Amino acid sequence: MELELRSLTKSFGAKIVLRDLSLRAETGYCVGVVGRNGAGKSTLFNLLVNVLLPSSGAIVLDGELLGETFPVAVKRRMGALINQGHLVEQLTAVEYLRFVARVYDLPNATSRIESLLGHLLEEFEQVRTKRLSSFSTGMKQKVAVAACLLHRPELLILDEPLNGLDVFSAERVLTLLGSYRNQALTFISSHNLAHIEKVATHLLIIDEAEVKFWGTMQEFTQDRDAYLSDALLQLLQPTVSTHDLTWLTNQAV
Ligand SMILES: Nc1ncnc2c1ncn2[C@@H]1O[C@H](COP(=O)(O)OP(=O)(O)OP(=O)(O)O)[C@@H](O)[C@H]1O
Repeated sequence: MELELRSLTKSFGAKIVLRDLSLRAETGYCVGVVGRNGAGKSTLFNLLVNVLLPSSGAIVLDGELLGETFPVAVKRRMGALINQGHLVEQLTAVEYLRFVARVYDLPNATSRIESLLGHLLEEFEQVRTKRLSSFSTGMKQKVAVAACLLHRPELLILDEPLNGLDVFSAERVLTLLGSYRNQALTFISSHNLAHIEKVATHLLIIDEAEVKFWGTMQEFTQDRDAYLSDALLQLLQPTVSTHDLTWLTNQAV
């Protein structure tokens, strides 16, 4: 699969939230999308899954220009976790994934479901018969990740999939994504740069609606600080707050 973004721009009213984003990526790339809050990352993900329409520019998949409504055949090649995902919480994890399997016309998904849930949920056997409504935030998040992978998508779009996960769970998800990396083109965002460093082959840094860097992780780290977080801070220059907070920080005031 080859994905090309051509001068993708998105505005809300007069405000441009993503400007002139162009890139070409293919199967095997895991693109870590990073940038400060409000930079435009989720906007990009929403454009990639056809939830938002670009104001201008184009998305081209394997040479086919995707119009206003992506063809169903294209959507079937995608797996996406956007805005924390929405599960049907009256169902158990297995029932929910069976439902997802039916949506994708996957016969005999039982072994896939068992292995995904077994890998991601340490406590799978204990919660097998429990409804998702009784799951913790992190457990639900892992079920949502499993739902994205079940049909072996060729384009995997994960907006902050590690949110709410403890270090052990994050490790399980990252291991899974690392093993799957060569099968798909993945876009993943996270504010935890250690997660990005573990799984990404490429880096897309967005700041104030614009691309500040696009290239391989190696290209980014070359001649820069050894730590991705330090290198990112150097590139994006943090703004310093000048607000007086002594009422909060000084006991005597
Ligand atoms: N539906 C909308 N209407 C108007 N403005 C929007 C809308 N959605 C997003 N924005 C604006 O677009 C900008 C980019 O938002 P976006 O959610 O893409 O940022 P982000 O990089 O994902 O941030 P975060 O790291 O906080 O998740 C923000 O200024 C946001 O306020």
